[in-house]
Parts: sequence; C-alpha cells; structure tokens
Amino acid sequence: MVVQINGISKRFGDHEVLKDIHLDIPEHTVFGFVGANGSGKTTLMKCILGLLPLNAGSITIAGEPVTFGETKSNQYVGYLPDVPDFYPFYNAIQYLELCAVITNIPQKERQRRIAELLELVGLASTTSLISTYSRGMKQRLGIAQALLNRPKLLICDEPTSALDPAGRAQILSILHKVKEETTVFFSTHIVSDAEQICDHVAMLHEGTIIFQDELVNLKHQITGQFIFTFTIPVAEAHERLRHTPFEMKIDSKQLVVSLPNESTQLAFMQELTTQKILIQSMHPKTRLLEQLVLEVLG
Ligand SMILES: Nc1ncnc2c1ncn2[C@@H]1O[C@H](COP(=O)(O)OP(=O)(O)OP(=O)(O)O)[C@@H](O)[C@H]1O
Repeated sequence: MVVQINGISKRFGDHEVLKDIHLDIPEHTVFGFVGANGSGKTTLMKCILGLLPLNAGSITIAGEPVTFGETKSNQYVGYLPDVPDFYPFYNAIQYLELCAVITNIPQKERQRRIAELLELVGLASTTSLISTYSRGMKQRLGIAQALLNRPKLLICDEPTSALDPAGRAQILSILHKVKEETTVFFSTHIVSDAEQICDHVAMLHEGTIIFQDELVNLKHQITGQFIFTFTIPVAEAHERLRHTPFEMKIDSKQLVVSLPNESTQLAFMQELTTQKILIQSMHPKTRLLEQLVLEVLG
C-alpha cells in the first residue's frame, strides 16, 4: 500500500469533519475520493500532506509516518491543488525548469524529464505564456509540475470540477495514463468522473466513509436484468415475443428482459429458439456508481 490511513479524525472546534477514517491506497492504481462539496475531501488531503494536525489516528506514505508540519513523507508526494497558481510570465518549459531547480532534479535529467512530461500532458508544442492558458491547460501543467520528482503518490484536489467536458476528458485520460508511473488519489464531486478511470472508489459523506471498494465490485449486478441485441431489429424481436410471459422493454435499441432465475433464463432461450431469433449480444445489466450513491444516500 502506498498510503495507509488508520482511524483518523479531524475537528475544527466542535465540528468533526473527519470521523475515524480508514483507507488503504494500493500502488499503481487510480483511487477516486468522492464526496459532495463541503464533505471534507480537501481536509483529508491536507491531513495526508501534513498540513493539518490530526485529532486521532495516523497516516503513512510509502511506510513513512506523516507528521504535522515539515513531514518527510512529502518527498513521496506530488500535489495538484484545485486552483494551481503559476508565474504567469513564464512559458511551460521555463516554469518547469524553475521547479526542477528548486526541487533539486539533477541538471542532466531536467531537460528529458520536462520534455516527457510536457508530452504526457499535451503541452509539448505550446510556447505561449502561462497567462494565456485555459483552465484545462493550467491543470495539465499542474500535473506535469506535480510529477517532476517522480512521486510515488499524486494527489489531485478536484482536478476536473472547473473544466468543460473536453477539458475534463483530457485530465481523466492523463490521470489514467500516469498510474503506470505513480499512484493517483483524486477527489471529485462528479461521480461519473470517478467511474470512468478509477480502480478504487471511496465515498465520504458527513465525515464518514460510507463505502469503499474496487470499482468492479461496486458495480453490482442488478438481479435478473439482461440486455439483448439480436440479428433482427429490436422492435421486431419485441413484437414476436409479445405473447410470451416475460417482462421486457426496449431501451436504446436493446431489449432489457427480466430473467430473475435459471428456469426463466432457460425458458427465454427456448422461446428465442422456437421463434428462430438469433442473439447478437447478451449481457447482465450492471448498475452505475451514480445509482449506488443515490441508493446509499437514500
Ligand atoms: N480551517 C478550517 N477551519 C474551520 N472549518 C474548516 C476549515 N477547513 C475546512 N473547514 C470546514 O470543514 C468542512 C469540510 O471542508 P472541505 O474543504 O474539506 O470540504 P470539501 O469536501 O473539500 O469541499 P469542496 O468540494 O467544496 O472543496 C466544511 O464544513 C468547512 O467549512
């Protein structure tokens, strides 16, 4: 595990923002930390960075304990704040060179590392000043900056929330790519963003983690719902099966059929054979993470 969070609590006065949080973040994964605005996501990230003292519990990063203040564990961490701030009168290369000097990246490595990072974030051919950048470009430069030192953990605070759909898609694709070289922990209130790229997801609600698991496990099967496409148009198949007892409906050119147990599944297959309807594809319907969140929150 790159990050181990063991029972941490954080209060501001009487307000307990984080309550007995446990999280393990495995290496080379994208871990999505989902929660509504004000649920405590930034507070947890600040705790991981040693920027806030804890009221209880402990955190380690790559085995190194996080302490409040100048924590040694930050040598393993790259951080992208929600609104990254740059010197606007530099271009990307000049800015990253400055960062590379400050973070003691050996001179012979600097040029190559900067070039590969600018390539990764899609800014290799941009020579304009940072002051002219869009929000999405600034986020991408922020990711490059955070990765300069080859951190074991990249923390991104709401990296997509201020962006348009194209900008969001670019950031998500970059975060997905960089898990080859690091581990990504990112917060978001946009559940579908987490769903697109995460291996693991945790949801924070009123200071408590209400679920956390691998995304594949969170996408439970909806009992007995199967989605079919056929070699004939779906409306024709639906018409030919109309007299049968099966509960079904057309949804986006597919037939969704309720087959809650093995005997109904077999009976439906037999009916298709009798009707000489050939299956093109068939798969169980899964529920989206968004539905799970709504169910959990009631
Ligand atoms: N330094 C502070 N002093 C007092 N209260 C604070 C402090 N920092 C955060 N809080 C409170 O803690 C709660 C969680 O805030 P936090 O910024 O962690 O939430 P968030 O999930 O990151 O929200 P957002 O998505 O809006 O950034 C809020 O009620 C906030 O007002």
